[in-house]
Amino acid sequence: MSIATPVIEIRKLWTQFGDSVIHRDLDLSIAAGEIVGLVGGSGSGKTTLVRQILGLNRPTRGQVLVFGTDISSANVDQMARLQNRWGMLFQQGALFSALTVLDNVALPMRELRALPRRLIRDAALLKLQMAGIGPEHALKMPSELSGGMIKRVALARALALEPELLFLDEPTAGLDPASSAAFVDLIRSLHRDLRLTVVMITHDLESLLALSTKIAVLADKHVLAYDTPQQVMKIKQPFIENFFLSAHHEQQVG
Ligand SMILES: Nc1ncnc2c1ncn2[C@@H]1O[C@H](COP(=O)(O)OP(=O)(O)OP(=O)(O)O)[C@@H](O)[C@H]1O
Repeated sequence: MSIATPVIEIRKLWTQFGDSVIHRDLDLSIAAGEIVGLVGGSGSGKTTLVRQILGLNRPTRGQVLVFGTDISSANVDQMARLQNRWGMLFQQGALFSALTVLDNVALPMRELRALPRRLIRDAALLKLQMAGIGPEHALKMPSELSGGMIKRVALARALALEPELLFLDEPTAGLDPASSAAFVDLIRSLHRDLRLTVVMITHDLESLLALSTKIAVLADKHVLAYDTPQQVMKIKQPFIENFFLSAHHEQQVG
């Protein structure tokens, strides 16, 4: 893979469920190091698109390449290698309730069966530390944690295999403003330190503007705009104007 190869490249993608077309001729090319905010109305196909990038859903037509590998024709080995190169933070945190914090983070490493137990434990503690969770919480159960802490543990788990690509689904949903701001800071510093490429679905304007290097707007069944937040905010289109209304307002007021 050359330096110029996009981390994610989507070409002429179509998605159809029964008679309803969700994506039509959708193109998107994401370069290494970007933090891409994926926005669009409810039902515009953001989650479906991310699932297709992860190989969990198959598009009706078109191509999805991740690190230069075509997802739809990848064999089991290629898919396993790709899965080790990306991490996913699901909206609900999705921790295993019967496992401790430490075991939740250690699980992806144990599944690889390549590392000794002790090393896995130390590595999991390190990931937790990176996500702002001290060792005093390692043996707690998920039910003992606050919403913000669950997100951090889930993030530590997403980082367990040292991914180059991180997917975040509504990372700040359900967090109070202070926890949300702290989580945004955490993502920003991890992005800087680990040189991650990040794809984030979000409805939260504040974290979108604070984090995104590029915004991809999903509307009219395709990526209507893919540009810096400053450029996207200038576009005259009903969804975009409505979405950024409060940001424009704040700019005028402030
Ligand atoms: N497996 C499926 N079978 C049939 N329809 C589906 C399936 N998955 C998604 N859809 C439909 O496709 C459309 C896009 O759904 P998707 O969840 O990707 O949208 P979204 O942009 O993530 O929405 P939201 O912001 O509300 O989460 C919706 O109308 C949904 O009902």
